[in-house]
Amino acid sequence: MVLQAIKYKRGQLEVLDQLRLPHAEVYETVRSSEDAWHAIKEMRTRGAPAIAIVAALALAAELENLSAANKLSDKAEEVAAFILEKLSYLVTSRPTAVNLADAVTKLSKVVENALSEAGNGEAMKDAYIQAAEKMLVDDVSDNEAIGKYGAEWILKNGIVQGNSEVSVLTHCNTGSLATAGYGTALGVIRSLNAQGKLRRAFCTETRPYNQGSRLTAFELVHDKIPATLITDSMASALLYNRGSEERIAAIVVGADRVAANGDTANKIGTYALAISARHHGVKFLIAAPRTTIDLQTKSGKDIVIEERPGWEVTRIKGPRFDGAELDPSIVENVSIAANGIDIWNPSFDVTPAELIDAIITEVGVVEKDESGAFNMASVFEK
Ligand SMILES: CSC[C@H]1O[C@H](OP(=O)(O)O)[C@H](O)[C@@H]1O
Repeated sequence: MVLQAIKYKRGQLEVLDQLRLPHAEVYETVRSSEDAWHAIKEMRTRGAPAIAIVAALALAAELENLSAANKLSDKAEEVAAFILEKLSYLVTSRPTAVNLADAVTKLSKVVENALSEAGNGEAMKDAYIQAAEKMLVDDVSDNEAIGKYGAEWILKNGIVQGNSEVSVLTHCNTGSLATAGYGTALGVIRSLNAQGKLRRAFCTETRPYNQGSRLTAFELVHDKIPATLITDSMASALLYNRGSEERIAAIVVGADRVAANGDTANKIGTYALAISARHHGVKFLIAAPRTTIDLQTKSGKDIVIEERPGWEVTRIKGPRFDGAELDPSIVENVSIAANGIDIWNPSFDVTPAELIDAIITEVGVVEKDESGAFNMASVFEK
């Protein structure tokens, strides 16, 4: 069975509650833009592409259900105003991943363009829903292309080259639980595995939300991919050359926002991995669809980094164990830090382009030019 973070049919959206994974697979119905905003903010659904798609489809379901209840205005301009208001609300749920803002911009343009043609509210609703549903379909095909291009690049350029199997390290969760399906960096790992070229995938636990130990490990076990979980602090020891048999050919991670110069915001801990990769001579790759590339942001210093509540650092995630429901009043109060200590909890960091060897997109791999710079605009010229 294919893992799905998002289940959608016209008028109905469900998201897999990722705060309950890996111990419970619970889908919750998202009936409105407000439901979606809270699910995204509280990270019950997460992952740069997924939050954009959930936001878009939540509004699609809301519109469809208003129409079914005869509560949708019959005036195209009134439905357009409703849609634009909801989109401007949804985009405030999380700031760093550009995919959400990118989707809002594109969907807003669809609405504005439809104004001249849509004769009534129903036509405006349909124009929006078709555009939102297309994002769901496009994301999966984009990820499969990213997987193909990324696997090709690693086999050609990774430390262990040629027909040998390769081992790869990844960070956070960039799989089916972070996208509409297949995944970005985890899509590269899936592609290597499908070709019989993957010796082993290593994933970091990715403190403090533990996307790696709770979500990526869940996906790798589900797909029966040979994989090993490590703590974030073990990554450099893993890269230290333990012999060519086990060497990590490349680190491949996702992205939340790639600036015009290639500086990349991704899950906290990514920058440290890039520094270690450079020190150990291991290739460091970003895997992301073009919806993650933000040409309006010139460099990483302009990227807003989301800071999250301190209790996410001090509390244990995943309070439910196999089959047993722990008493939340017990688990919620379990802390792994001294009471009274101040906490800093940035959800992302920025990896400078100089530490990135290549950026894998659905239209190909971006490498540096002879001046050592990434030309990210090139991916939109294909
Ligand atoms: C393909 S997911 C991209 C990106 O999103 C994740 O962030 P979060 O789990 O906070 O939504 C992580 O940074 C992934 O690399």
